[in-house]
Parts: sequence; structure tokens; C-alpha cells
Amino acid sequence: MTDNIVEFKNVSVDFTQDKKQIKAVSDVSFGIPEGQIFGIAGYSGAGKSTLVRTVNLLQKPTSGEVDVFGKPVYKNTDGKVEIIDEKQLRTERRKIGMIFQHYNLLSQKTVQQNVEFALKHAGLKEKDVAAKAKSLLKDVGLSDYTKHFPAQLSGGQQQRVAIARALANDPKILISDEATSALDPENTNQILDLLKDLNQKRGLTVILITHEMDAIKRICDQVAIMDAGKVVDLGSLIDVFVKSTNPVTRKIVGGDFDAFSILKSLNIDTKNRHLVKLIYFSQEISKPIIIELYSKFQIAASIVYADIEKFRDEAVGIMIVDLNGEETQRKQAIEYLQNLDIEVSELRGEA
Ligand SMILES: Nc1ncnc2c1ncn2[C@@H]1O[C@H](COP(=O)(O)OP(=O)(O)OP(=O)(O)O)[C@@H](O)[C@H]1O
Repeated sequence: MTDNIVEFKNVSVDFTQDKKQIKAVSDVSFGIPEGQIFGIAGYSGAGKSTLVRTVNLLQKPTSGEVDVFGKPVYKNTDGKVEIIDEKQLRTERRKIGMIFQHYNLLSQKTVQQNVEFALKHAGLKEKDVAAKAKSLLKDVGLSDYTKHFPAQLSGGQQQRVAIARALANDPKILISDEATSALDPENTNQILDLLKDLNQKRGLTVILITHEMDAIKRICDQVAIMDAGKVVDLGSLIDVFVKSTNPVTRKIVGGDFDAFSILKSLNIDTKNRHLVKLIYFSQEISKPIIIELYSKFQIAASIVYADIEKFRDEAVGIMIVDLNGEETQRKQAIEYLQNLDIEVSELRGEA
């Protein structure tokens, strides 16, 4: 048994265009745990949408298998990918909601009617349809806008309607494909916070496809980085954004935690110095470590570089310091820092 709500197993998707073969997704295997907000990030054309479209049956893989809700939706039999029990899958598909960059609302219908439209096949009585749409619109903060038409709403509000509509059939998974890409930073953050709220209150698993790293950093539990059809990195935000040394990841996630390139950009050489990189988390941020290194070990630490970033609710600091003092004292200082749960790595070599 697995707790993964989605499992990709050696999934590849090829397209043929102008007689040329495009490997949009290439041998991808990983799982998305139930109840998480899982980010899939990468440049445009990396294969993010194509991969995720296999989850809700919009794209059949060329090879490999995909399990959703613990059951295969595509199965590889004798080298042929088959859709399993199509009728049942239609029902399963309703448990997957989707929002896009373009809200695709019906312009002639009110906000309330747009949501009611998605409840057409839910088997509810008319008055229950109206009540459910109203309650969904309340959940997305649009109680005062039920009678408005889409054109009377801001982009952020229209995306909220799209979210209410996507939730109409009580999905267990919500796929957000670049849903905030057309919004300004304030509306982007509001929509992301709404997704986080829905994730927490409803236990909704959210798959967030985006090229915006700030979106990932704000709400995701885990992130997969895709490049040229492959998953090149996967893990917690700290693993990927802070600790990964994968050159493709570093390029995509930005925010340079790679000490040597920081030093290079600052024209600082590492010869004849005792440089260490410190990575520390919220609980250590207010500790006066530089003063303590001096008072306890007579190590004069000069700060070469310092930065602080926020990942979800966790602040992460990075500092590169030059430890000036006796070798024995330096070793003790490093041990002392490690005991504080600060990650210490000594930097050797030239910048
Ligand atoms: N239906 C299709 N026919 C031919 N090629 C396609 C098709 N859909 C996607 N592709 C190609 O597959 C590759 C991956 O596209 P995909 O849309 O999955 O990338 P993406 O990472 O989601 O980027 P974007 O954010 O730009 O959509 C691209 O080269 C794209 O041109």
C-alpha cells in the first residue's frame, strides 16, 4: 500500500510534429503524497502540463503506467499502454478538479450560474444545486459577487470563481496549471493562500504547475523540477532550493545558495581563507553566533555573504563566514555550530 494519491511509473509521452518526434515526457517516475501541495516547476516546454494531463486522462502516455487513487488509470500490457475501464475512469475523473491560467468562465452567465453549471450532472435537486454553489462561493470569498458577471470581476476574482467551479464535484485532487501566471503579485498571493487554505480545510491534494518559484516557495510541501521532459530534482523545498547542487535546478530555482558562485560573483578568492557556509533555520536565526564564536573560541568570524529566505512558514538563512583563529579553535567552533543544528560545510578550493 502506498499513501501516494498519484504515482507515475516510467511515464513517457512522445508527440510527432512535422515528422519530427518530440519527447515531451521522458521516463518519469515519482509519487505525489495524498494531502500535499506538490509543485512541478520548470521552464516553458519542460513537459509539466503533458505529464500532469496523464493524471486526469487528458493525455495517454506513450509508455509507462499511472496510478491515481491507488488504482491504475493507464497500464502497460505487452508494451501497449491501455486505459483501464474507461467508464469507471470518467467517474474517477470528476474527483480531479482543474484550474488554468485562463479562467474559461461563461461570460453570459453570472458567477453563481457559472458554478451551478458544473453541478449539472451531480444528481442534486435544483435548490441543493443553488445552495451548494452559494456555499462554494463563500469558501472562495465571493459571497458578495454571486450576481455579478465575469467581466465585472478582477482577474483574481475570476480565478476564484474558477476554483469554486473546480471544487463543485468535491474533488480529492486539484490541478493548478499556471493558474496565477496572469495575475499581479498581490492577487497571486491571495490565490495561493486560498489554495493552501483549501488544502488544509478539505485535505485537498494540490498539484501546482508553475514557472514561478515564489509560488512554490509560498505554499508547496515538495517540488519536482522538470527539464526537457525529465525530472531532474525532487524533494522538500529546503532540499531543492537550498541544498541542491544540480546545475539545472540551480539555474531554474534561482536564489544562489551555491557558495562558490556567490564568491566568484563577488570576486572573492578562497585561497588562504577558512571559509565555511552556514545554513540555519528559524530557531537559530536570533542567536548571536558570531559573538559567541569569539567569546567561546576567540574566532573572529568575518561575514562574506549573508541572505535570508522564506519557504512556507520557515525562514532559512545562509551565511558564508571567514573563520580567523587557531586551527584547534576553528574545529571546536565548527563543532559548536553543528551542535546548534546549523549545517556547516567547509569551503575548500578557489573561487
Ligand atoms: N499536442 C501536442 N502536440 C505536439 N507537441 C506537443 C503537444 N503538447 C505539448 N507538446 C510539446 O511537448 C513539449 C512539452 O510541452 P508542455 O506543454 O508539457 O510543457 P510545459 O512545461 O507545461 O510548458 P508550458 O508552461 O509552456 O505549457 C513542448 O515541446 C511542446 O511543444
